[in-house]
Amino acid sequence: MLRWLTAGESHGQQLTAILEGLPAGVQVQTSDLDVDLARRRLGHGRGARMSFEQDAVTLTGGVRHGLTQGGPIAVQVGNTEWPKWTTVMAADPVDPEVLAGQARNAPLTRPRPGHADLAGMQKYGFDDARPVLERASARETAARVALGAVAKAFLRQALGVEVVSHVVAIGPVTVPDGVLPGPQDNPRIDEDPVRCADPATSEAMVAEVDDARKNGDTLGGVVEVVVHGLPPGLGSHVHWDRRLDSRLAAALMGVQSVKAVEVGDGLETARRRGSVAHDEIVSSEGRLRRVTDRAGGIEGGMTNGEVLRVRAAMKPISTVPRALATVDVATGDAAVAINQRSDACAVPRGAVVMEAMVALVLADAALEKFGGDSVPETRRNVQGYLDALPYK
Ligand SMILES: Cc1cc2nc3c(=O)[nH]c(=O)nc-3n(C[C@H](O)[C@H](O)[C@H](O)COP(=O)(O)O)c2cc1C
Ligand SMILES: C=C(O[C@@H]1CC(C(=O)O)=C[C@@H](OP(=O)(O)O)[C@H]1O)C(=O)O
Repeated sequence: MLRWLTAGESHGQQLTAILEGLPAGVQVQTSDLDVDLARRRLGHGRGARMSFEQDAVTLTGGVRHGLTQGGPIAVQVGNTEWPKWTTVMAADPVDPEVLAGQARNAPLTRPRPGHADLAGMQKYGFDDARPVLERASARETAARVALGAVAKAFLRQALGVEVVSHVVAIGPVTVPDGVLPGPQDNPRIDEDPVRCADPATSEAMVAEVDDARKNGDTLGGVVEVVVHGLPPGLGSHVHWDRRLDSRLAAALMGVQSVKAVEVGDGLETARRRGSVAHDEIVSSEGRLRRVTDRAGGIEGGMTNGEVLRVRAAMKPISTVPRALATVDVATGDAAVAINQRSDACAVPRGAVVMEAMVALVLADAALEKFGGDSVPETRRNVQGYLDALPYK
């Protein structure tokens, strides 16, 4: 079983992440984590912080000389914003007089509709939204992306699996049906300002983001994660919490701002008749194949050996510059919501986070199926299983 945890606040000293259960012998080094962290910082619509903040990543456990050792993998992602926040975010008690002199410490009492502010203040009994937004913030996704890079390295080396992603909608602007990135397409997609695999749609998406920003507004959208090279049989039909689609949906819904998940053609499938909703099976060149991939590579909660496709819909950023109505909870008076610097559209960055979550879930499902304490052992187990498949 693969387990992972993250800790740390948006303006705290660092994020900390642990990944437990990976076999020994995965080749991974700091630069691999840096690549995905850099991808997560890019994308048209990002806020000011993403242009100046670097993610100072350090592998502090579980990796030696570029190879995992079988023990828990520990990662730190230092917040380069930290020097400005050392007093406000200090772990140990700070002299109240010193704190009172810190403008940054003024209580945030005008909760943003759509953010975690008000529900978090109510639940934890805070009179300030600061401790809520510090942990709700998607800064935390940097830690998940660092772990996701390790999971991707495992999937590539042990199973030959590649995880890629693309943005399929920003606001109302949507890519045409049928655009599907190949296993090596991430670098090409990364060159696009909105990580869209369709250049014509990309231009319209950029214009949509610019227009929203100009009007003091924000946008959401949809990303699709596409996984190539999966064997059939990851996940299981036998129990709800072993279904791979259920596990992927939970992982993606666990990303800040995700409000819906679709597997394959998802909602569209519900509008079709059965005769045109499924993927017919043919025998071609001695292999069983589906002629289409409407199911997105999952049937009965298991991979079916086709390309896996899963979509996540992100709501628009709730820190809207043309601030929304709220109540100042300190006075009870009508007010406008907190509005600090913020992303205008985080969908291109979100795609990299979704890749990480999918990679972690798939690495877990692969280890459950194939086990192995070292990468060669997992590889042997995968090969033995494929060789013994009763129908190929
Ligand atoms: C990559 C990424 C970046 C985000 N950036 C911002 C941001 O700059 N400002 C903001 O208000 N929300 C941002 N969000 C969304 C909030 O974190 C999220 O709406 C909030 O935590 C409340 O959770 P919920 O939307 O799931 O209800 C971002 C989300 C992601 C995935
Ligand atoms: C810091 C990151 O994203 C942040 C996510 C976020 C939110 O509310 O989710 C709000 C913003 O933080 P700040 O108000 O400090 O600028 C984003 O910059 C990051 O992704 O690394």
